[in-house]
Amino acid sequence: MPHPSGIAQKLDFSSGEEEDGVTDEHVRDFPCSEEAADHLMWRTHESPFPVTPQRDERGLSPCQEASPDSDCSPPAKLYAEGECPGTPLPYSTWKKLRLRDSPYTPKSLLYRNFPSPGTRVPCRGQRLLKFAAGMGADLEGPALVNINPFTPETYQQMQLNSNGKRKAGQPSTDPPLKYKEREISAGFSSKRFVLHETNMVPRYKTEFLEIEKIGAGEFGAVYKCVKRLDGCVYAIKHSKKPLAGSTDEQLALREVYAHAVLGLHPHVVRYYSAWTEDDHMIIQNEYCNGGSLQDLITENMKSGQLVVEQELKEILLQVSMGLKYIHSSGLVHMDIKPSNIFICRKLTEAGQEDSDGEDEISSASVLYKIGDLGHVTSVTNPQVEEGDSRFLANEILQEAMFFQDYSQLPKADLFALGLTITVAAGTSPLPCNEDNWHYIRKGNLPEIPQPLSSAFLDLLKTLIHPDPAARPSAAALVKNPVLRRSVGKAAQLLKQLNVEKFKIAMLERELKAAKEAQNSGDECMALPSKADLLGKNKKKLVGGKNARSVSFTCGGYSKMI
Ligand SMILES: Nc1ncnc2c1ncn2[C@@H]1O[C@H](COP(=O)(O)OP(=O)(O)OP(=O)(O)O)[C@@H](O)[C@H]1O
Ligand SMILES: [Mg+2]
Repeated sequence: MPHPSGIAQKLDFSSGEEEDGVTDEHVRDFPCSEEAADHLMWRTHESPFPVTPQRDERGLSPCQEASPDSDCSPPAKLYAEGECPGTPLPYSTWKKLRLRDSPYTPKSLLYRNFPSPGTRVPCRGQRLLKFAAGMGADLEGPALVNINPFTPETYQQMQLNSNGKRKAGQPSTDPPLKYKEREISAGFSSKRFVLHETNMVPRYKTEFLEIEKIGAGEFGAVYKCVKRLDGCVYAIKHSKKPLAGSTDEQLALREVYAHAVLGLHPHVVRYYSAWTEDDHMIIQNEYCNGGSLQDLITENMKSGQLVVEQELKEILLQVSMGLKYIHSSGLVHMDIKPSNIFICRKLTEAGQEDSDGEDEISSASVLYKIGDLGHVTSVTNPQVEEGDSRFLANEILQEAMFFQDYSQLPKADLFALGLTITVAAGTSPLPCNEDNWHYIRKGNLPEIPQPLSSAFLDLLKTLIHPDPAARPSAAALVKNPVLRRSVGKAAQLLKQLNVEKFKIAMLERELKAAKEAQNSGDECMALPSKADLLGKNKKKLVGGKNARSVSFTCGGYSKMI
């Protein structure tokens, strides 16, 4: 049986090498043994490794702040056995790292390979960039690149401006933009070549240590892995089927495109990188240490527990924040359901991070995040791949909608979210079709086996309203007082806490001054010439008969001391 130290060694800076006969197969088996589990607690929720770093309140990781186009791998947090896993690596050690096979995000590759100023952006037929990393592709050939259909127009325009020398405001008459438009309207049809060309040297086994399988779905399997270089845990998603020509290819690309655009929100699972190996797509995402909401529901069912109303509201609020972000980017998720909502239990102390406004709840100890972006589509040019029928809004099946009014498309996510919360509240499994399915689509909530406040029930009902226009938008939902109540209470308590802290600080200052005055008074007793003066000071410092008025307005608080 491999020894834990063997595994620690595996995690050393040995990217690209199989060490000492400890194969990945051994390592994969290791956590399954009881002994190993006792030693290392290599389980989903008990990893000794630092989980994927959380963003700061602006949604940025330290590495993103440094370089937005880097691989997004966080700064190394490597540690020897027994050391604190969170200890940052000294800079000197960090500098010595051999950054071999340095991975590139699609975005960084795009920047690297974008034509230099003056070069014309390639026309149709030359559109795909050969990604070079580790595969010896012909980089001298025409620049080939996938066009992300989810990138905002302004962003595309910006790139053209910087690369094609067109100034802002100038009419978009040059071929590159037309080419882009054609590409985007072509949707996901002709991307096989780029997938083929991006098949790299096996990066998964080289760069990651697989710990365990954490999920599987329609698309493929998801593994919990430690990145050998940075020692952090990631969720790595492998497509099940070979990509070329299959619908999975489209889904995989959609997911990557969407992740690349929706990179920075505390309530959307974070994306780090994607690549292909053996014609299979691999996506490296933030690891959510609490599993999915579906996992929580399943556990609750087993133990006869229910998610209480307060928590249901929190889930609804946080997921609405994520949806608001997605929708404001002109995108729709199209597959909201419990197994696509992920749970991150914060490792930092609650309240450590500053928070303001609607994201105040982000200082909560549990974060709910939207993941699985495989069905994401754009509002303006929807290519709808229906999600799970149990959570599907009726209007998605009405084709007429897609030829008339796309503006209500985001409301399908709100419908699915309403049913997701209903399921989290303990309702029995939702129907896939037939009478019960239609009954719910008429605006009837399935039976919920716990008493919920009428305000909350009404809100859930409006979410599944048959008319999408009658459902609240995600932006409206995050402001809904039914959901904001708990946030309001937290804010109120925070203000009170600040007031009390302020009072303590004042008293401490006063005490210090009193002590100083007392000491200097004792000393000066021997100096009669100064006694009078000191007596005055002392009186002033300790208050004495001087009524001192302290007034402050922190949190609306004002008091005379
Ligand atoms: N980032 C992550 N952190 C933790 N667990 C994850 C993560 N991503 C996926 N999982 C687990 O893997 C499961 C499947 O992941 P995902 O939904 O992304 O794949 P899928 O194949 O598209 O699934 P489906 O077809 O069921 O929607 C999730 O339900 C969850 O249990
Ligand atoms: Mg899923």
